[in-house]
Amino acid sequence: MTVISYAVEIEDLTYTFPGKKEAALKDVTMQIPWNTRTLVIGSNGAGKSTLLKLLSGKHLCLNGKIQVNGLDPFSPLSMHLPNNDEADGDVQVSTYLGTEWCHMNIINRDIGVLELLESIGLKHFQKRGDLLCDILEIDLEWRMHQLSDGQKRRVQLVMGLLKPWRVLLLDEVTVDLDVIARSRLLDFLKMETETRKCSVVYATHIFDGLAQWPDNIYHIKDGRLLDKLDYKKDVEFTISNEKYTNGDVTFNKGSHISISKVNSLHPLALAWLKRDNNINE
Ligand SMILES: Nc1ncnc2c1ncn2[C@@H]1O[C@H](COP(=O)(O)OP(=O)(O)OP(=O)(O)O)[C@@H](O)[C@H]1O
Repeated sequence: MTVISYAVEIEDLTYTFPGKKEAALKDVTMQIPWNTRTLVIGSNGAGKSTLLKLLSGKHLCLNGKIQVNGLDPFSPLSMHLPNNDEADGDVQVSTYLGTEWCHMNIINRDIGVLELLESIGLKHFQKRGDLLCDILEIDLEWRMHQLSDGQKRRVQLVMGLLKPWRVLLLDEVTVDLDVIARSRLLDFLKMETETRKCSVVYATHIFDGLAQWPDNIYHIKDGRLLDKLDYKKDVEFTISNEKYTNGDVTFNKGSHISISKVNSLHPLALAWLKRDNNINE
């Protein structure tokens, strides 16, 4: 059996959209190990979505090498992994959940949540489906057209995460979630990467609740990778003192970074909403 060393391997990737002069990604090289969570950080237009879409096979890479689970994401082979030695059963190579996916038509139709989930294989992944519905507090009797945006997004996330994947490519799809749902989703993804062979790559602009989450952070600007941090080794949170105000960042020698403790409202919002929802955990 071939051993696939990395969840994702990219070498010298340059990608230019048809009709564009400037490349959206330039000389990108990265290796993402198994059982890790990677954050991709960068401003609007930096190239995060392009990177995730290339990894999911939505765009064809012509310059450079991309492998996801040891396969070219554009190859038909990478659509589905056979159920052979896998302890976790039916697994797909990658799942991409991004902006276009958020706008799927079905979520606004007059259809029951149970019917919708059964139509995409709930019975086949019943245990996983039950866990996801529990985590995201889905009522199977809900009807899609009567739900709030956040409730619709939660159902969508159950749909998107129902089938296990080797690599999850998450392109900020948590904006509509309340802090409890987002925190539980992040915990679920952490648990997944700790308990089976998989990795998560997450591009986001929302940093609340992420202090204990990533293993690696990639910083991307104008299509180039500027920084790569081994989060546990390179980043520390320090107590504020007179010299630093909350949230100050100090770039030390090498790639070591100190961040003075941040006064985030996230824990308070989480506590309030837990109280609102009678959750004692
Ligand atoms: N379909 C497309 N056709 C042509 N150019 C595109 C296309 N999609 C993105 N681009 C360009 O590629 C560059 C990178 O865009 P990308 O969507 O990857 O950025 P991003 O980092 O995900 O930004 P955001 O934080 O706003 O989502 C931008 O300059 C953008 O204008």
